[in-house]
Amino acid sequence: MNAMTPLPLRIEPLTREAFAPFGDVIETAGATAFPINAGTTTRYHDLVQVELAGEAPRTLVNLFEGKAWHAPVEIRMLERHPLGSQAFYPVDGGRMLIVVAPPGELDESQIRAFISAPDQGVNYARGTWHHPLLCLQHPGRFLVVDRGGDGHNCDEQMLRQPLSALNLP
Ligand SMILES: NC(=O)N[C@@H](O)C(=O)O
Ligand code: NI
Repeated sequence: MNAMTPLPLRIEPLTREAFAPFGDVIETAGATAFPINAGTTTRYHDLVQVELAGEAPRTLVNLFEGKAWHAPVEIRMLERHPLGSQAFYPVDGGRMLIVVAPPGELDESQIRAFISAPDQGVNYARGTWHHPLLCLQHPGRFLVVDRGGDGHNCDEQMLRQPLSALNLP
């Protein structure tokens, strides 16, 4: 267990531009959209880059039901999926605290945190370091699309310097 005193985590609002180094934001704003089904439906098209690599990869569609996290939230580890992307979208308007770092060797100085709006989800690009689901209200139910198949697809790493979100916006 890391005994160092956690440093405060600066939390930013989630935007496509700010999140670009880590993956995609799933939202209707700014999306390619067009009417389908004789105009009875709008299609928000091709929102994320799904990445599937390694042996016998397949797409998994899952539902996660998370317990709510409350401040102060301590971040002591991150994980990554080297063989595929992972997308989370709230099916009940639940917000997420999203803590990420760029793919590659974990550089703790590059860790960033975002808070999602009720109508936003994220898709972590393959290899993006992230904290496992941090949902901020209960129930926290999310549609999750990620990679199944053979091989090891989850690396976890403890932080040398833990972080803490003392308050959640
Ligand atoms: N373990 C699992 O399926 N979920 C994590 O990868 C996560 O990011 O929540
Ligand atoms: Ni994950």
